[in-house]
Amino acid sequence: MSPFSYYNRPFTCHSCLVEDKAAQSLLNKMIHTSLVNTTNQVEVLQRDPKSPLYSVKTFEELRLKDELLRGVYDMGFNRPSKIQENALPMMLAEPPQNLIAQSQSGTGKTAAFALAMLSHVDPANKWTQCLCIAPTYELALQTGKVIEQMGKFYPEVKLAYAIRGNKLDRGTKLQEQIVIGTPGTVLDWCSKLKIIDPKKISVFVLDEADVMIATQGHQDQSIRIQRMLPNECQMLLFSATFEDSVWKFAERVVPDPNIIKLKREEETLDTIKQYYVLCNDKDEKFTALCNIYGAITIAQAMIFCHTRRTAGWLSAELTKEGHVVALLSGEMTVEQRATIIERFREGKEKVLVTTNVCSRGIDVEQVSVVINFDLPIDKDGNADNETYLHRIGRTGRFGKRGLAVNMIDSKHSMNILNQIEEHFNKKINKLDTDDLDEIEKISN
Ligand SMILES: Nc1ncnc2c1ncn2[C@@H]1O[C@H](COP(=O)(O)OP(=O)(O)OP(=O)(O)O)[C@@H](O)[C@H]1O
Repeated sequence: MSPFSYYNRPFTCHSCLVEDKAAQSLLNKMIHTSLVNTTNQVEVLQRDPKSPLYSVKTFEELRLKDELLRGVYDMGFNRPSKIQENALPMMLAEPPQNLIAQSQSGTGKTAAFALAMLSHVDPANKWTQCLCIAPTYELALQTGKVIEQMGKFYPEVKLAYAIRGNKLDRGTKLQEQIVIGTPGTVLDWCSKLKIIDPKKISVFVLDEADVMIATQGHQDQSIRIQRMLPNECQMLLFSATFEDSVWKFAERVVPDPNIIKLKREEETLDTIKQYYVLCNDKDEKFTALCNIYGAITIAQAMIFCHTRRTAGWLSAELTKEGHVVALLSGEMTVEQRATIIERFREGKEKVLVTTNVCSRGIDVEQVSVVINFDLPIDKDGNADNETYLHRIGRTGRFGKRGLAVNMIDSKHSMNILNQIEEHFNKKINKLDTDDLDEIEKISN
């Protein structure tokens, strides 16, 4: 069965997509084939503020087993990521310490806890010692792959997947030292089926806590699993975001935690030149777009439309004009979307046409030109300022130059533009796209 079978279901409903945090998370995992660097500092809160704070700059300092160090280097890791610098010494400390860690997707959390679990295992003991739970079947498989890859030179350590479809008889004694799975199946294996003895678990990892709590029932199941574990078991919890609800949940699962947070960099509009173009309808918007393309050299652009239909129409029109266009569309599977984003990031396509729903949560930071073919609006039809900022804003690191062009085709969209100007207290200038000289100027 394809590991992505669940997500091979086409997305048909708008709100399902918006809600589907797990899909977004999986998409991010598939896209992040290398570390996401952040310049923000890590914030560390120690349970015992008097104990020295260790951080490492090399993997050697961690005194890992040779088999694991080889695994780490074989994955192409030269040095610990920002979050790993602090999290790894804490996770590998003796006596074990509990940890709650939050940082955005792609910063090295999975690799960190995979290494911690592999380090703690005693391969001579043929029973489950480390337990990791993830919100979905696909996310569990994805994390399992990292553990397998990192443990490549340590074949004595075995991994089992506690996921639907993996049926074991009641009373079977599992010999695999590491188990990764979804809360329901893990709970069954620990309690009803007695396949795992929870009292023998020494490391418990709860991954993607923010996604976990979005799923009905997972919160209770996770807590029930945690209650079965011995007090001295090391508890580790990871999350990409940290709303109040995640925090409350984390505190219930991880007693006496150390806390590591890596803030996401704030986006700003400071280095972006913003313009608007007045049009009568979507055909005129298309002409304006072509005029812009005719006048300035655009390395890569992202174009946002309100509906899937407009996005489809626009990408077809642009293709007719000879542009190499990628379309990110709502009916695509997560796998297809990841492939398209990956190709665009590699520069294989120069224009990406998308709806907001499709591209939510995805950063394609190298894009210097953003066209709002339709302005972002919320469900009540008001300006969606947050989405506007996310589409065109830049973090400090990518703060070079940016250009954003907003297409206005009605009183309503002019109104939205005014709301955006007011919200950010930034004037958006009018651009006459019939005047080639004027367009050329904006690219200087
Ligand atoms: N120390 C490192 N050096 C180089 N690459 C790394 C390092 N740690 C992790 N990576 C790579 O960076 C990418 C992101 O890492 P990882 O999946 O661990 O991040 P994450 O924070 O768990 O993100 P997500 O929540 O999306 O899974 C992966 O491709 C991983 O192989």
